[in-house]
Amino acid sequence: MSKLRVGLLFGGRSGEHEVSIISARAIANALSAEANSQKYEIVPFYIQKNGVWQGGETAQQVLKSSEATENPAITPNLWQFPAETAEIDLWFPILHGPNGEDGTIQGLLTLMQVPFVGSGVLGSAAGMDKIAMKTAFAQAGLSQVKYKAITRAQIWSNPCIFPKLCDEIEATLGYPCFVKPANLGSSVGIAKVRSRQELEAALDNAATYDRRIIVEAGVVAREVECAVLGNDNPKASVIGEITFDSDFYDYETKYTEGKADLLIPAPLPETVVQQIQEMALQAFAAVDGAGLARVDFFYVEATGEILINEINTLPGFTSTSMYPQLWANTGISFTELVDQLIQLAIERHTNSKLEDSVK
Ligand SMILES: Nc1ncnc2c1ncn2[C@@H]1O[C@H](COP(=O)(O)OP(=O)(O)OP(=O)(O)O)[C@@H](O)[C@H]1O
Ligand SMILES: C[C@@H](N)C(=O)O
Ligand SMILES: [Mg+2]
Ligand SMILES: [Mg+2]
Repeated sequence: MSKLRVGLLFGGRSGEHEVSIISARAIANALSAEANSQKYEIVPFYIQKNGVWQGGETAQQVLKSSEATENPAITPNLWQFPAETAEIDLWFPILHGPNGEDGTIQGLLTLMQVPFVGSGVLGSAAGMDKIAMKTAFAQAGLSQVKYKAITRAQIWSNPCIFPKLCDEIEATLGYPCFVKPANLGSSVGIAKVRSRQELEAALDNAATYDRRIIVEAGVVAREVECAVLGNDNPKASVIGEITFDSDFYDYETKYTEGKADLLIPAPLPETVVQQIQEMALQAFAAVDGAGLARVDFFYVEATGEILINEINTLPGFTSTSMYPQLWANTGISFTELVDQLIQLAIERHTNSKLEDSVK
């Protein structure tokens, strides 16, 4: 039986470029495990920070070495796909953040008519943009913190409205609040602010990352996460909790071994576990997720409130990331998990062909 050629897409034009490389290495290892290596051949594609795709030896090297090597910039009009892209049977995009987790790559792969792992255009776009995702969550009746959506133009283009905007944030959300680029992950560009001066600086900084910015009321709560796996009948994993000493779960805390502890399963009453699992599945459906997602929550123990924070449609697969560990603790090993993700991609693609033929 010939092996399925799996195009592993990683790197990407995103502030989460380095995280993607580490996630891709873990996926490549799982695909190389004995049970999978009989079925799948890995064909890596590294997307440089400037957006240029590299296949062949360069991609292999980035995947193997600990350094992300940048080839010299190629002028956009000379930009082309490596020839091996034409021979891919199935794509495994393990790209985090904009230009990878947000529906852009998913649109390209949909047009190529080749199956791919994860959500489609809508699920990826709605799951990436924190403003769009919160609108979908509200519509689904999921509780969340108070927030305000802002555009870069409100911060940069009109100095007269900026003080009023800050007044409004102070009056409606108060301090501490969290300023975030709407389309990013791994806490890149996020600031916890406690004063007017910090608020102004954080808004200015977030606007360097994204046109769309969100400010959220800060909540004091336990942080818990749930993994989702499946297409139209997805299942939810056990719940994991993250504890740390830092001010919040920032980039350094997330990716430095020993800075955060992951408690799996989280020590929670069974009723709370069930509510979180139910909410995770509702969130997945609300954005039209497919394949996989990790849903992040705040649990306010004193009141019993469960607030949804966000969904990640291409969650991290690094050694400190929750998604694979949640499934391992639910009974699905990493090796099995990547196999199931590929099978789900094939199932979704087959169903979409069915829809095309009905039309
Ligand atoms: N409203 C809030 N109240 C309290 N803490 C918050 C709030 N929003 C974010 N945080 C803190 O910031 C962290 C990162 O927030 P969030 O999950 O929204 O960012 P992200 O960049 O999408 O992260 P990732 O995709 O890596 O999970 C949270 O895990 C939490 O520690
Ligand atoms: C990769 C990072 N955005 C995560 O959610 O794990
Ligand atoms: Mg996120
Ligand atoms: Mg998060």
